[in-house]
Amino acid sequence: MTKLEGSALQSALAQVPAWTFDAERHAIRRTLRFADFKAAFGFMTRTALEAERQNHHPEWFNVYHQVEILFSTHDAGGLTELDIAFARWVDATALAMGAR
Ligand SMILES: C[C@H](O)[C@H](O)[C@H]1CNC2=NC(N)=NC(=O)C2=N1
Repeated sequence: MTKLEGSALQSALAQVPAWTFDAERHAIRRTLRFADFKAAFGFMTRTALEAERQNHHPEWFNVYHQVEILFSTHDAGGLTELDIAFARWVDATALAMGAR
C-alpha cells in the first residue's frame, strides 16, 4: 500500500466528502453522532470486528453518543486506499445505524 499523493489523493478524498483531510497526520477524520451511547458503542463493536477482518484499524474517541474516527495507514506513513475503503464502509454502516 502506497501513500496517496497529488491528484490520486484529491480523487480519493472526493470519494469521502463527509470526511475532513488532516494534513498534519495525512489522515481523514469524521465525527458521528448516534441516538445514544448504546448505539454508538454498537457501531464501535461492529467496526472493531470489521477492522479485525480487514487487519486495518481506526484511531477513535468516544464520548456518550459521539464517535470521532481517524483513518490513516501507519505502515505507509499516511492515507492509502485502505483508509478510503474503510471510510466508505463506515459511512454506509453508520447511516444504517441511524447516525448523522
Ligand atoms: C501487523 C499488522 O498487519 C499491521 O500492524 C496492520 C494492523 N492494522 C493497521 N491499521 C492501520 N490503520 N494501519 C496500519 O498500517 C495497520 N497495520
